[in-house]
Order: sequence, then structure tokens, then C-alpha cells
Amino acid sequence: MKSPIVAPADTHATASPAARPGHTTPDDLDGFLFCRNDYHVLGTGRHTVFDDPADACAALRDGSVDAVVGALPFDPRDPVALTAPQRWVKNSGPWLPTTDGGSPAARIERRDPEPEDHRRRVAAAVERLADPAGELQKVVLARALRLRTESAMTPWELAARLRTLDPRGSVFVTDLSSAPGHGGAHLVGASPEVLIRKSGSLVTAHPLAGSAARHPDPVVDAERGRALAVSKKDLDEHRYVVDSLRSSLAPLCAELDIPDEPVIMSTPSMWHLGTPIRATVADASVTALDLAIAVHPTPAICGTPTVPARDHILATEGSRGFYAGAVGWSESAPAGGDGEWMVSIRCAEVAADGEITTWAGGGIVAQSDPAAEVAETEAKFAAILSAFSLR
Ligand SMILES: C=C(O[C@@H]1C=C(C(=O)O)C=C[C@H]1O)C(=O)O
Repeated sequence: MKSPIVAPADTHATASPAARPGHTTPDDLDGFLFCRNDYHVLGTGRHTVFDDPADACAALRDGSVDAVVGALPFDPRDPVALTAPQRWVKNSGPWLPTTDGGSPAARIERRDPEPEDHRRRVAAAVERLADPAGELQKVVLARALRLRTESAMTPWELAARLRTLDPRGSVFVTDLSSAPGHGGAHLVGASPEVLIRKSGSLVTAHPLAGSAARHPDPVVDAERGRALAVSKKDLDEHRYVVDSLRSSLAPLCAELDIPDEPVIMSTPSMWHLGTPIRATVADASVTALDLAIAVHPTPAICGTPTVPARDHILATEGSRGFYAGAVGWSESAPAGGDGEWMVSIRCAEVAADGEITTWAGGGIVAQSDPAAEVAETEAKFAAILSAFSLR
């Protein structure tokens, strides 16, 4: 699929050695976009396709590929959609789409599950979490919506729309075709959550957990943010995520710097508790992909302990595919191993036939209120549904 809406690469571009001058004008860049406020990465073509993340990590470590881009699924046992692109470019500044992406009319064809069933699932999880003899402490339950647009919308147009709606937000598009069952599909998202970023020896992460919906009235809105900052239930939900990152980063990093208290951050639709984590990578051969695999799945999208939470989710929801996984890029170790991975939330899978699936979930602990959890998923859906004027 062509992406005529990708703006030209700027003069700070650093192209992989495979790139030929004059061939990075991105009229034909089609496979991968990762946009942050300070830079963006574009990738196209398939030099090597990986379905096993260990092979991708090994190829990055020995430098047999320059870079790997793509997606990790929620369940680390599922095939990944990672490729070493034929050409890739890292530009300073955000991606500037040349269109606002349009806003085609769309209808929700199916809710999976219906809100009342989600409420029942949350109530059942709360009962399990409240059992003093049980080991489960937190689990993140999600639901999906299936949409159809009345006129075609490409993944690139959806990304442009998301960027237009939140010009400070991150946006990604990644081709999932190499993963079984995802032929011709793309994952498109506007995730607010940095799973891991590596820049030289500096490693940063910004886990989120604990949420409140924004409100159109600025006074009510500010009060919601303040209430979230002191909500014991949300602070507890958050602590599981920070503890997990601390223990999964410790073997790979020195000088872990983790503040005691989270900060409040916002997206156009949500308030979140977030913790800015900094560390120094101990071994120069560790790449951003190694770090992403070491920390995923965090309790922000899975739960605590990880395996019982994952099994509870799979038994309740079935496969999540690439929702609640990670999307990002990593350079090879000889090139420095830099890269960045976002948690794949506030995202949608655009199938080859145009069907769009989007998801929203929330962390459940013993004190959670099932009705409030349904409302939280409704509020989180706004990030994607607003692209179709459904919110
Ligand atoms: C699971 C999602 O979001 C995650 C869960 C959060 C929570 O439970 O408060 C907050 C941010 C994300 O880490 C989602 O948006 O689908």
C-alpha cells in the first residue's frame, strides 16, 4: 500500500546503509511509521522477516541487520510481526502528514463483549482478586469494538487523523502481514505509554496505570486529575507496574532512578498516573528490542503476577493479537542499539478488507468497581473513535 501522505524526509535524516540517496523520498514508504514529538522513523520494504523475537534480537546483536521495526503481540508466545526494513530513515521533529486524514462516517458493528458482559467479567475478577488465598493481585481486562467505515480509510489516513486530533501525541502504523492471521492488516495507534526508550546508554520508560476520564468543564476536569493523584486504588494499581519494571530492568541496567510517587499526565481524553523511570544500560550490546522484550508484558496491560494474570485474560477474552503488545524500532548493537517501543494501546487493527478493531482495557484490583471499569473503557475508546466522529 502506498502512503502518499508522508511528508518528505528532512535534512537530518540518517538512512540505513541499504538506503540509496534519492530513494528515501517517502512517496513509497509504506510499511512503518513511528512518530514522537522529537523525531519520527519511517521504514519500507522487507530485508528480513522475523516471527521469533529471539532471531530478531540475535540479528541486531551481531549486526546482520541494521534495524528492526514492527510489533510484539500481547502474548509473548505468539508470533511477532518484526521486520528488518529494506530502507528506513530517522528524521528529527514529528511526522507532518500532508492531509488531516479525513473523517469517514463509521458504524460500530459489534461490541466484544457487550458492556454488561464486561461488567460481569470485572465483577468475577474482583471476586477472585479479593480471595485472600488467591495469588492474583491485579489483572487488566479489555473489550473490543469492530467498526466499518462508509468510505475507505487507509491506515496512513487514520494515522494522519489521529495526529491532527492530538498534535502533541505519538502515532504509529505498522504492517502486521507477516504474522499468521493478520495478512494485509496494519496496527495504527496513538499510544500515550512509552514502554522503553534507549538513547546511548540512557534508558527511559514511562509506565502508566491509574486513570480518570477528562471532563469538558475545566474545573471538574482539574478536580478529576487531583482526585486521581491521591486515589489509593489507582496508586496501588500503579505500584504493581513500577515494581515489575524495577525487577525486569535491574538485571540489564545500572543506576535505576525511580521516583517514589507517580506524576499526573493527560491525553485529550484521559488522566493517567505515570512514573518517569531512568536507568543506565550496563552492557553496550543490549538493544532497545532486548529491553522491550525484557519488560513486556508489564502489569499496565497484563497484571500481577504475570502468568496467572495472562492466563486469566486469555481465558476471559481469548487472544488479544497485537493489542496490549508493543510497537517500535531498534537499531543494531554495532550501530548503538538505540530505539523506542510504545505500549500498543489506544490503537486499532485495520484489516485488509477494511474492518477496524479497536480495544480498551483497564487494571482491576480487589477494590475496583465494575461499573466504573466499564465507564473507563468507554472513555479510553474515545482516542480512536474520535477519528470517526463517533465521540
Ligand atoms: C489497557 C489500557 O491502558 C492501560 C491501563 C491503564 C489503567 O488501568 O489505568 C492506564 C494506562 C494503560 O497502561 C488501554 O488503554 O486499553
